[in-house]
Amino acid sequence: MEAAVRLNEITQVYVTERGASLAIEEINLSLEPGEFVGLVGPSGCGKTTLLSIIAGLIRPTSGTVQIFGETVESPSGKVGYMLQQDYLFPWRTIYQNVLVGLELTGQLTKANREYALHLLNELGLADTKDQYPSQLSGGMRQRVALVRTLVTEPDILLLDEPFSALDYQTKLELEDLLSATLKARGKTALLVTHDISEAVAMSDRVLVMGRNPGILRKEIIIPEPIRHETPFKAREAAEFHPIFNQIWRELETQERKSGVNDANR
Ligand SMILES: Nc1ncnc2c1ncn2[C@@H]1O[C@H](COP(=O)(O)OP(=O)(O)OP(=O)(O)O)[C@@H](O)[C@H]1O
Repeated sequence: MEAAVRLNEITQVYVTERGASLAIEEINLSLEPGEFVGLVGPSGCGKTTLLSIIAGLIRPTSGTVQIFGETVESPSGKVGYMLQQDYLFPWRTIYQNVLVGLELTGQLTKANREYALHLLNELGLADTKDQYPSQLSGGMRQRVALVRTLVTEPDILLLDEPFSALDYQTKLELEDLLSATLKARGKTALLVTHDISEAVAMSDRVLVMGRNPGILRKEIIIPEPIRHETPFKAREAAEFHPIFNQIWRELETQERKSGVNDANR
């Protein structure tokens, strides 16, 4: 089967007035269609850089990205991006906000408008369609952002800490909703998060990055009993805490190592 995403030897060097810095080095990675992969790592290890490269927003210094076998040269319609901030337009209604991506790409058809209404309904937002973002809670606004991302029917979702600004209860609710919505549609997802329990509860495998330079250090396969549960229920599985602790220890080791690297710079 063709990989949904394939990264070949991706290296990113940022050049600033302070000189060149190696943000990520020789990352190789494949995401299979329908897979949900978590990405964790210390602050500044290059997680957002990696997502931006997959999205085609940054051309890597070297290496290639392929989406379903096609080399990425610019942003691809097959990839949707969801961020911590919802970036809804305050002067547009919820319905008008979810149509933005379709408008920008010239895909505003009757069928697509109907699909937008269907998604708003499915995600419990039907009553809000004529309201404005300021009238909605943070959790509802993030649901709107999810609809806006899904309505363009991307095969791959890049999720950059989408729930980190929400209160804990809302975050748990949205984890379940996102997981069920993506699974039902067979989407491929790469989730960046600082919350280890979120990564374990939502993912099929978790990748741990190291810093200075950013590399993939470790891959942890999430055991079946966790994967078969919803993210909320997964936290009750006997296997959950050992995996959580393994990732925690791995991150602790990365922090120690990068501390040494920082001191040597
Ligand atoms: N546009 C840029 N120009 C120069 N340096 C950059 C740029 N973007 C990121 N960097 C640097 O590249 C490194 C990786 O940054 P990046 O934002 O990808 O890390 P991150 O793992 O997503 O961090 P965090 O977890 O804090 O969000 C950091 O050292 C950052 O300062």
